Amino acid sequence: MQSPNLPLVELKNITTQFGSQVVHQNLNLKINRGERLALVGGSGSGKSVLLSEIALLKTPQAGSVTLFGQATDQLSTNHLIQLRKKMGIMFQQGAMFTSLNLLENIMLPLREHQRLPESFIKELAMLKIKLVGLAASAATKLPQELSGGMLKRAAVARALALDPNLLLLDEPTAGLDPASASDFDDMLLELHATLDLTLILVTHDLDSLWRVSNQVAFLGDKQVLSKAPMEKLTVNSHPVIKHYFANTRAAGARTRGIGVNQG
Ligand SMILES: Nc1ncnc2c1ncn2[C@@H]1O[C@H](COP(=O)(O)OP(=O)(O)OP(=O)(O)O)[C@@H](O)[C@H]1O
Repeated sequence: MQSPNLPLVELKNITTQFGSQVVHQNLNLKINRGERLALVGGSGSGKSVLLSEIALLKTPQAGSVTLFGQATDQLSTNHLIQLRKKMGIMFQQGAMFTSLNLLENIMLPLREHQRLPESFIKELAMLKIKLVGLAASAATKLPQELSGGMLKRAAVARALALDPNLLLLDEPTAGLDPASASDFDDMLLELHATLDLTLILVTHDLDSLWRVSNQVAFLGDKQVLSKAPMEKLTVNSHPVIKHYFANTRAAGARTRGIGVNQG
């Protein structure tokens, strides 16, 4: 059992490189249990790549990734599989099997990782569908028969299949209309509150930043330039951060008073 005082995720001196392109250099970040952390920064600053490294889908060229108090570079494959099961991941594309209906998509990881009777697995999968606010009738639909908003929720339901402690989301509200994006944000807050989750989300959506996150890690110059709540980050004088937030969309979200969840 991990000590409650240790960070849930600790990235130390991470260097990420593609050929001669250095994306992260000696990057450090700690994420505590229960945080709703957003990763932000300009296009190409390496947010999605960092999310993949936290998800153990990509290994950085240098540095260490410690998850749930365990340094991942020293772990056996079996231990890594156990750690991965504690993380739910929602990718930008949803990554659902198009030949399987929603229920079957959610049952798949349960079948793979849990030795449970089929009827119980089905019951658990239906519970996840309900948790993300989808009607039971969505269960028998193929991914391509779901609306954009439903598909995003479906992807979260699947990410929650194995009851993860950590939920990683890559631009979850991208492509949604403002009302659906706002409903999605509400769902995330509810899941966070009811399931004892830690959230890490990559987002460009300023409304989500104000509403969902309570900490924001700003990526720039190959590093985390600042980790702070939005109120503090948006008045940070670092030129890269200032430039990012000095646009009308940021100001719009601020003047609309979105940001009731900064606790
Ligand atoms: N598999 C890869 N091979 C080569 N280069 C890559 C690969 N994956 C990412 N990159 C490069 O690494 C950099 C960071 O990519 P990443 O997708 O993490 O950026 P991002 O901050 O999430 O950007 P955006 O906000 O535009 O989605 C980019 O320059 C990208 O082209």
